[in-house]
Amino acid sequence: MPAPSDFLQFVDQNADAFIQRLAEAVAIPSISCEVPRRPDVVKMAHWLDGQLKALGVETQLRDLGTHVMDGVELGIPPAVLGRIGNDPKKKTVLLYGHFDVQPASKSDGWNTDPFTLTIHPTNGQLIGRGSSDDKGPVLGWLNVLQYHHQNKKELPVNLRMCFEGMEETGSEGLDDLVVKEGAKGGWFDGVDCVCISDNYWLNTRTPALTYGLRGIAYYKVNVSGPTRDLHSGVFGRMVHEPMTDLIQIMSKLVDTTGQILVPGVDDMVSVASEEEKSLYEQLDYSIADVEESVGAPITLSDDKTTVLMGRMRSPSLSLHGIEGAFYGSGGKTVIPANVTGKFSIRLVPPQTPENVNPLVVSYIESEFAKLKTKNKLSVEAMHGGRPWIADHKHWNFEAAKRATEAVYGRSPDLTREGGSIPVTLTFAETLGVNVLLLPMGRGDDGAHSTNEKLDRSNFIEGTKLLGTYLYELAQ
Ligand SMILES: C[C@H](N)C(=O)N[C@@H](Cc1c[nH]cn1)C(=O)O
Ligand SMILES: [Zn+2]
Ligand SMILES: [Zn+2]
Repeated sequence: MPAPSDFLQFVDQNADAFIQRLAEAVAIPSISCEVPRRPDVVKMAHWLDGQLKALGVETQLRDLGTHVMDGVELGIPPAVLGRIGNDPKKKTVLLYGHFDVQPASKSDGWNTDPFTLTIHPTNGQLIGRGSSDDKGPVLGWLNVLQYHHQNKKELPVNLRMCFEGMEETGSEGLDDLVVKEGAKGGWFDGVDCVCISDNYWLNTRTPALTYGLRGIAYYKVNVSGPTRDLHSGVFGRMVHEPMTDLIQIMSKLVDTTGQILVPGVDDMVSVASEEEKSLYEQLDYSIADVEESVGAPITLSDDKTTVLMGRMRSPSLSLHGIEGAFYGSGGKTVIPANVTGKFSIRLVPPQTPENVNPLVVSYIESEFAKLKTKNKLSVEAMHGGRPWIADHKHWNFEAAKRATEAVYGRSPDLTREGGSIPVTLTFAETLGVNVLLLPMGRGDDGAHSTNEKLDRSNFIEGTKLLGTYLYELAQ
């Protein structure tokens, strides 16, 4: 069923108001991985709940208990559940998104305040933390709801919603909620398919449907020795230095070609067949696209297929940072007493945090033993999530393909995403239904990076795409 033409007009006519609502959402710094920002994530849950209620959605805030972060016990922000429509003749679609964001501060290199949505004066880009990941897409659904509510139009499908505030910090507590609400009589009982808009096109021009995600296993490696920081002139070459030991360990995790050095991790993954390789060859992507997104000619290979396979079907290990290390300007001559290295591995089938964690922990312990240092080591597996792959020939994907052709006038790329959305596999397995990822933003949006943006056209045409997809599902 095509979307009503006045829906498309409504979206164009209300574009400025939609952007204003996005500015309100971006202004709440709902950073889930920073202890002092936790009240803002809760504030964001209430803001979203209020918006949904005002658009005629029945909602509930669900308590997800507590967890420990940085040694502090914190309340997990409530999940926002929504429900509208209960017509047995219609399909029931579950929408998922997240209202928490990654950290951001002007000092990281942002050109503007990350929590003030700034409209670029020439290209109209909507710049702000969460504009693309994932407040823009979540608000895309609100825009669709607003058309139906304001014009007293019935939705073409029944909707169930699940919005969380912990996606960027391992989706704590959400799996249990999905299992509980997926049972008979629960909030998600009767769901026919799931749609998640929380990733990005491959490039800056071709819309995409995504049928795979990498999983993640996140680690902390702590090395400690002296009881306090030391003067390097007084103690240098007298004691084992924790930072020296940690750097040795971190340098043995991955090489400069991207190969993971933890024995057994890369070997778990099968070699791609020629048929599979041809899927990547066909995608509208080039080395120039990567260079444009990252702003430098630094790809690991000059071959497009190799680079794409690195992101879509291979595991990767990235070093993220060292807590406790001196990082300020100037030349402080300190020997840090206690340092914690952080890294993560993106996982692909058949890897899971459960089968990779023991390999990582025992390798680090054995490499540390070889250093013959008197410092102390501890390795901690933090949050994790399993990889996911869906059937992209399913009617859910077919509906999204038709919607993309209707809105963008072209067929979408079929992609696997290199990032992770831990709850995706839980939805697929617990509810036993197909899950579709329908991205709104572009490959150069800078999610998790400085100057994150969402192009105005992606927000507006993306809203049309989400609405049109619901009508195509009703066919
Ligand atoms: C793809 C999604 N928008 C996303 O950014 N997911 C995060 C999830 C995560 C895991 N640990 C911290 N955040 C990601 O892939 O990094
Ligand atoms: Zn993210
Ligand atoms: Zn996201």
